[in-house]
Amino acid sequence: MMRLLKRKPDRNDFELVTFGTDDLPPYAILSHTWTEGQEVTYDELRAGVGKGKTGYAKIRFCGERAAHDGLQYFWVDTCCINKSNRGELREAIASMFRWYRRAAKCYVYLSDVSQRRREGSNKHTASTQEQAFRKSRWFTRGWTLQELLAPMSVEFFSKEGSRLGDKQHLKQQIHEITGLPLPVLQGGHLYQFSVNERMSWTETRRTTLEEDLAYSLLGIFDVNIPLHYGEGKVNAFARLRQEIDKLDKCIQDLHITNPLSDKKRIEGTKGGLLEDSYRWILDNLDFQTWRSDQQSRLLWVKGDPGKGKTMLLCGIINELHKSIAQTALLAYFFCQATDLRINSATSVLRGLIYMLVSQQPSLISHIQKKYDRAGKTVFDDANAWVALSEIFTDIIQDPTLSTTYLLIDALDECLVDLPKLLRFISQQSTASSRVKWIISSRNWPDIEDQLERAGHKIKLSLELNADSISTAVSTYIQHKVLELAQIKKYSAKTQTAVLEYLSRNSNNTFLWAALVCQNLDQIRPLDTLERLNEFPPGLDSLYHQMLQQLRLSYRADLCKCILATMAVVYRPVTLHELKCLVDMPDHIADDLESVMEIIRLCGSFLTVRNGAVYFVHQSAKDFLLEEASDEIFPTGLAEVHYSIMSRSLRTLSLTLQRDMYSLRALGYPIDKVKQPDPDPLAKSRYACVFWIDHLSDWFSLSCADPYGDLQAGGTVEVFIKEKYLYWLEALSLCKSMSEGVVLIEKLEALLQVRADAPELLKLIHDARRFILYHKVAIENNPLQAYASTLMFSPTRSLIRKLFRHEEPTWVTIRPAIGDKWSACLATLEGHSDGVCSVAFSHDGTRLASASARSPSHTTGPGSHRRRGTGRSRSGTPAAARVYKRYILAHHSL
Ligand SMILES: Nc1ncnc2c1ncn2[C@@H]1O[C@H](COP(=O)(O)OP(=O)(O)OP(=O)(O)O)[C@@H](O)[C@H]1O
Repeated sequence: MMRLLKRKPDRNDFELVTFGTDDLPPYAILSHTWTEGQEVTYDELRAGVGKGKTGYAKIRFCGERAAHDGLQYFWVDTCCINKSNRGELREAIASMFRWYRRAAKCYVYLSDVSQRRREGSNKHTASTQEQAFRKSRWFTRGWTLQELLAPMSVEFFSKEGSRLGDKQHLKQQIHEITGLPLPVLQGGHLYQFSVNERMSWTETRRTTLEEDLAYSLLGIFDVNIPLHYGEGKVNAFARLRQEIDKLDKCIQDLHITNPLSDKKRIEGTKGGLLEDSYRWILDNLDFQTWRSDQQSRLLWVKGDPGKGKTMLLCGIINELHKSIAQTALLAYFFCQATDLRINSATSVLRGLIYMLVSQQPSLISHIQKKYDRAGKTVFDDANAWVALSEIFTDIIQDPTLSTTYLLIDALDECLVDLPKLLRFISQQSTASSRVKWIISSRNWPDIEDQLERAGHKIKLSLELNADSISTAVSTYIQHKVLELAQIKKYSAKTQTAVLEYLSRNSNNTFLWAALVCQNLDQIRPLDTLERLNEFPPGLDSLYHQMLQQLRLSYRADLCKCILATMAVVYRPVTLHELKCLVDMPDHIADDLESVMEIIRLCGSFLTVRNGAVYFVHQSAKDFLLEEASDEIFPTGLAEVHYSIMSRSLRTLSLTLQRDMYSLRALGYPIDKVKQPDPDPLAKSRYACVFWIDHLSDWFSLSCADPYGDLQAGGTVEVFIKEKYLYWLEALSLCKSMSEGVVLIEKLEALLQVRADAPELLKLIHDARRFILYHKVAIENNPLQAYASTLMFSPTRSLIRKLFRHEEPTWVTIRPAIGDKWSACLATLEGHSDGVCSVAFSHDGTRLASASARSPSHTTGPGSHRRRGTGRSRSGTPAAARVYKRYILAHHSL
């Protein structure tokens, strides 16, 4: 609810009109400092009294100014809030920032800056007026900080109502007066400034009530705390800080990737974004309809590989960013098949929610209930999709959400649960008229079928916009050729020939042109003309040619080995990791520059950015896996998985040891751990998290274990026996304990099916019980892997016996622990009320439990939540949850 002022028809009086948040008309808002006893209150305005107060002149000024700007309504804090109603006052303080943000105009009335005196006397020059402006009390008050920052349009007026300028034009003076950074005065998003920086903005400001200094920051941090006047400034700031820290922790846990950084990285790896090659979209009719028509909610950009979809979306993001400033929210996500972190439906939702919450932290309220109960697992356990889609749906329905733009690039690269995601987008894109979507993908019939169901959508096919794309590609080629000509010092003849060749053969495909330019960069100018024809039209033909070049290299075998490894790893690897995964001569592996050199020899298939190796494009990887697989994987894909697995184990065996980060204290918390430089785990991070996945893929692709790795005395047994606890510590340092649980389960399942090694199976089974039981302790304090875990494990635990030498010797009285693991494998949490019903599914793989009250989240591993599938005894709907493949009691030990 917001109460606005409106001039009565006789123009000398005002009336108050109440509006709901959703139907607010455009309005102006006043910012000023209060004068004791001179402000017009809510009751006075309603009674039509107080017209002789100076505060009334301010109301009149604001009304006239609003009318001058074509605004019928305006808001003044003195009389639009009924302060005698404490509930309303609380609500108003919580909404104040948003009200200023939504105002079409904010008028700052400076009662201590006068113009009249200057006009009446020659002594008052412009500089004295500027001095008065600089000294104005308005800049020293606490609440006026948000009144300066929240609105888009802030105009300053003198006591007489003369306009002095606006925030944009006066930014340099305001910066000097307040110390506020220029970017924030130019509309930069508040979340881009650190907590401490934002806190420092109030250092020179004052409020009448000391607690208000903290409360006036609620909007700046977009958090809410109950107002306790009388608690004192220190307590108010402490509570504010606590709330901010809580919010920060939740956002940190939500973080899986920062799409903002992904965008910068993608633009960088693709050679920088060229504005002239995407601006055609701004004149495109489909795009314009999507932007302007309220009913058009979903724009689907589709096109073949390398047609420029990703870069186009980067450009659209930039343009939206410029035009919406802070009036709307903008969240995006770039799916990348080559990176496990960002190729699933849950990571897309996580990334979008992360961006939305970072921009409007109050949206965290939709996460908080689930998060408070289950912590980080809410975002990454087996129920993550259910939880995240519920959170997302709630966010989209939030009444405080302004216009929101959501962009998802490369849906075809979402490898996990794409159908779920498409269904979700189809539903959600019709759910709110305030939310607009852009998605992009290749021309895949499956995606087309799924999106058919979405209403209010527009398809934008790059192939059907051939003219625009052709011009955009031409511009791109001209730019690239000019760049090449300057670097390589081409003659005019060569430059023209290159330009002509690229223009004739690109077939409107950016990527083809980009790759040829990259290759030309490696060729001497002298040879360029003769060798131009080596680059055939068509992407696949070009890749064949690049492979042909690579065959001629002295290091062809090593290059192929690197390409094979890169094609099967589950995420891009760093140079440090790569040299441990690939068998290369020591003199190369020991020198990062040499490794880079070898990567350069891999044609233009790979690129290196910030120390990590990437495929230049998904189509390059597809080519190696499909067209060139016989050559790149001569002994089959399985062998590459095997090689990565065995090299990973070798690296881990050499690098893992107790206390790799020199934490010393057994209780050292993971939140305080800082990665040392150099990082002892730099080369083994990938190996740590993925060796079992490669082992598993090796087995699923081949039918035997010819090397005996999974047999008694094989590499796996040796590793577990010698390094298990160090591996757990490393998993904790890599923040991957949850993955560790899944990995060890995977290993046990593999052994049950594929190996004939009962003793090894017992060991792995024990290792699984160990990690399940102690996961939380090790996850929070890495060195607990050697303390509580060992002491609180059963005396006959195989892991405990193997690592007895690591137990703390100073504990003289040890807890009495049984000799076997207890029947309780793990505790499933989540119900908020007593569980009244439990049932196994017929095939014994699922367990359903129900309670009378709705659970907010399930934490059990492999659990899956469904709503309303049961009834409580009283006949009212019960909350039920289903635990998948979960065994509660275990009797084999
Ligand atoms: N506006 C642009 N500015 C600079 N480079 C561009 C631009 N558009 C395309 N390119 C170049 O073309 C290449 C291919 O573009 P992009 O990756 O956007 O294609 P895509 O359609 O997303 O491909 P795919 O769907 O196969 O992933 C980029 O790597 C880049 O080198």
